[in-house]
Amino acid sequence: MDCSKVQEAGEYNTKMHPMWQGPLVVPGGDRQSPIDIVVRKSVFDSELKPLLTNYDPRTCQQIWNNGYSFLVEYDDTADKSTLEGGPLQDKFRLCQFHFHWGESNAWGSEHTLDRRLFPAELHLVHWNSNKYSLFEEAVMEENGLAVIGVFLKVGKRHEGLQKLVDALPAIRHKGSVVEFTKFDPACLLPTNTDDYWTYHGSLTTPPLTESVTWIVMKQHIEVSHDQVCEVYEVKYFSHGCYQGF
Ligand SMILES: NS(=O)(=O)/N=C1/NCCS1
Ligand SMILES: [Zn+2]
Repeated sequence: MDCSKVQEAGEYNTKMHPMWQGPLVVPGGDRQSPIDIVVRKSVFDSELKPLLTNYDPRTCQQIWNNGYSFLVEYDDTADKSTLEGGPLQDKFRLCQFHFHWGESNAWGSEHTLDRRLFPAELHLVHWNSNKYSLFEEAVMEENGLAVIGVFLKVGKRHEGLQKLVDALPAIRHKGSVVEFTKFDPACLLPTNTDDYWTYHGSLTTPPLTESVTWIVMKQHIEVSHDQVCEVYEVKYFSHGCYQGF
């Protein structure tokens, strides 16, 4: 098991994100994400434990397009789909997962690995249910959230992902939502979840709060070119209007 702590995020980052039309400097942020994970600077920490995920597919509720990405939401009114272990002292409840991707396979991930971009990145978002009662409360606290990041590469077809890919045409435009049930997000984790990098950072999209313990998997998952193309068809704008450049 190779669990490494990475260097703390820089003093502050500028965020160039097409959705926000230009740089967004978060003043005073001393743990802004995403970061470039400099592998040679990561430090092995024998105190880190294996991750323990316990996801119940029956808590899966819906999939929708929020204009930044598409996300799959889970019933987080009880400790039914949880994450603990790893760098975490508490139990964290899964509330949603989503992806970040680009317009080509050349880029898309938020974190980079020695400056290397991946075509896409999966984020599984959890909140600290030992300390807080709601996501909205936890999101404001420095130990409130835990997000698992998984890099995606284009290669062989991901059988588990196909159920989600098949649902995408129904949420192609911003604001669309459909029922989506019985999906076990554990199928999106790499086979080896013992090797990861972890650091204290922030959300990479609003509210950008510095409340996240990041757990970035060393092992990526593979999805097929056809599956990625279906993701590229998901649009950031509402039906009928196009924000051309
Ligand atoms: N991409 S991210 O997971 O760091 N950002 C989020 N913003 C609101 C819920 S998750
Ligand atoms: Zn994200």
